[in-house]
Amino acid sequence: MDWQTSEDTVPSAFITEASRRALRGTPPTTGAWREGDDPGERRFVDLGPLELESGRSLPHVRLAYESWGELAPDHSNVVLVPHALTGDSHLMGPPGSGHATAGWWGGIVGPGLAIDTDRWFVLAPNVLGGCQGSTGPASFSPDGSEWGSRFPYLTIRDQVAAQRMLADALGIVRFAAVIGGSMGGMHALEWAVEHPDRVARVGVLAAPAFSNADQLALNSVQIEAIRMDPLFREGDYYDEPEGPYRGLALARRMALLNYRSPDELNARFERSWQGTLDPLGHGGRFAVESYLDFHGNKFTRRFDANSYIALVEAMNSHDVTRGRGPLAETLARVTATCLVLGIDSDRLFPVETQHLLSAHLPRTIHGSEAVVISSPFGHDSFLIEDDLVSPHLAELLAS
Ligand SMILES: CC(=O)SCCNC(=O)CCNC(=O)[C@H](O)C(C)(C)COP(=O)(O)OP(=O)(O)OC[C@H]1O[C@@H](n2cnc3c(N)ncnc32)[C@H](O)[C@@H]1OP(=O)(O)O
Ligand SMILES: N[C@@H](CCO)C(=O)O
Repeated sequence: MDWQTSEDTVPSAFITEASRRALRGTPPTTGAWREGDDPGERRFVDLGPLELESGRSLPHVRLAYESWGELAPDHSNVVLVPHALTGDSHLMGPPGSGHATAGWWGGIVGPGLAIDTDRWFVLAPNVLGGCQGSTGPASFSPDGSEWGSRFPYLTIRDQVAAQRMLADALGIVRFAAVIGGSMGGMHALEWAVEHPDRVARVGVLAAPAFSNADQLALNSVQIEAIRMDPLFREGDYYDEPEGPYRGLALARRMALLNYRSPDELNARFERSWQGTLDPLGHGGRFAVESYLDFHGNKFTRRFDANSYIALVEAMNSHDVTRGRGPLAETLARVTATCLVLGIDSDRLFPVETQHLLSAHLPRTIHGSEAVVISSPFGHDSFLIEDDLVSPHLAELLAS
C-alpha cells in the first residue's frame, strides 16, 4: 500500500453528525446477562446514580459489557478483565474469528487459553468515561444534550465503583480474579485494596501503584494537544460538523511513543523513506512518521476526544495511597493472591514501578520482585506477547 497517498494523512471523524446519530442509536438498556445469552454479545446495564470522589455525581451510569464462558451456579468462577486506556469490552471474538475481529486479548482469553473460558466466566466492561457504550462525555446528560465540557472529572476509584455496581447488578459477590494491564491494572489493584473481600486473585500487568511525575507529564502534553485544537471548543463540539481530530491524532502519536520502545522503532523502521523523492524533506515522509500518522488518524475513527481526556485524567488520578496512608500500610489491606508483571522495555511504567508494588503486596505468586518479561515491544507487550504473558496468568489462576 502507498502510505503517502493513503487516507491516513487526513484525520477523519469519530464524532460527526453521522457517528453522533449512531451513538444516539446505541441500543437501549437490554438488561443483565441471562443464561443462554450468546457469548460476546455486548450488553448494557443501567446502574443508577454514582457519587464521585470529587464530590460531584453522575445522576445515571450505564456500563456496557461482554462476557464469555459459563457462569457457575454459585457465581464463583467470574474473572473480571478491565481494559487498558483505549480498549473496550471486546476482548475476545467468537470462536474461529480472524485477527481483525478477535478482540484485544483474543490470544489470552478463550477455550484452552490462559484465561480458559471452558472454566472461567470472563466479564469485560467498557470503562466509565469511555466511548464504547458506557456512560462518558459523549453520553446524554439529563437535559438531553451531550455532557461534553460538563462531564465530571473521574478517578480510577470512581471507575472501580461503577464496576462494583455492575458486579452487584449481576449478582457477583466475589471475583475469582480481576486481571488487567495498564489502566486495567490500576483498576485491578484498586479492587484488591478497596474490596479485599471481593477478590480472590489479582493480576496487575504493566501498571504502577501510583502515576508518577514523569507519567503525569507525558499525559499532560497529550491532553494539551487536544485542548489547543481550535475545533475542541472547550469540549463542546458534538453539534459541529468537525471535531478536534488533529489534536486527538497528535495525542495518539505522542502516546504511541510511550507504548513502544526505541529498539523496536529503530529496528522496524530504520531511516526508511516512503515517497517518490529523496529523504531531504520533500515528496514523502519517513516510515516511522507514516506509522505514527496512520495510528494517530486511525484512532480518530474509533475514539472521542473528550473521552480520551477523561480517561487520561483518570490515569493521572491513580494513587492507591490517597487518603489511605503509606504504601506499605495501604497494600497490607490486600488479601488476594497477586501477580505483578512488568516489561523490560516499558518506558511508560518501567519495571521499577512494578517491583515497588510487588515488594509491598502481602501475597504474590512470585516473591517480592515482580515478574519481568523481555520484549522489544515496550508497554504494549502485554497486548502483543501472548506467549510470554500467558504462563503467568495461567499460574495465577491455578493458584
Ligand atoms: C477496531 C479496533 O481498532 S479495536 C481496538 C481496540 N483498542 C485496543 O485494543 C487498544 C489496545 N490495542 C492497541 O493498542 C494496538 O491495537 C496493539 C498494541 C494491539 C497493536 O499492536 P501491533 O499488532 O503491534 O500493531 P502495530 O503497532 O504494528 O500497527 C499495525 C498497523 O500499522 C500499520 N503500519 C505499519 N507500518 C506502517 C507505516 N510505515 N506506515 C503506515 N502504517 C503502518 C500496519 O499496516 C497495521 O495496520 P492495521 O492496524 O490496519 O492492520
Ligand atoms: N495501546 C494500549 C495501551 C495503553 O496502556 C491502549 O491504547 O489502550
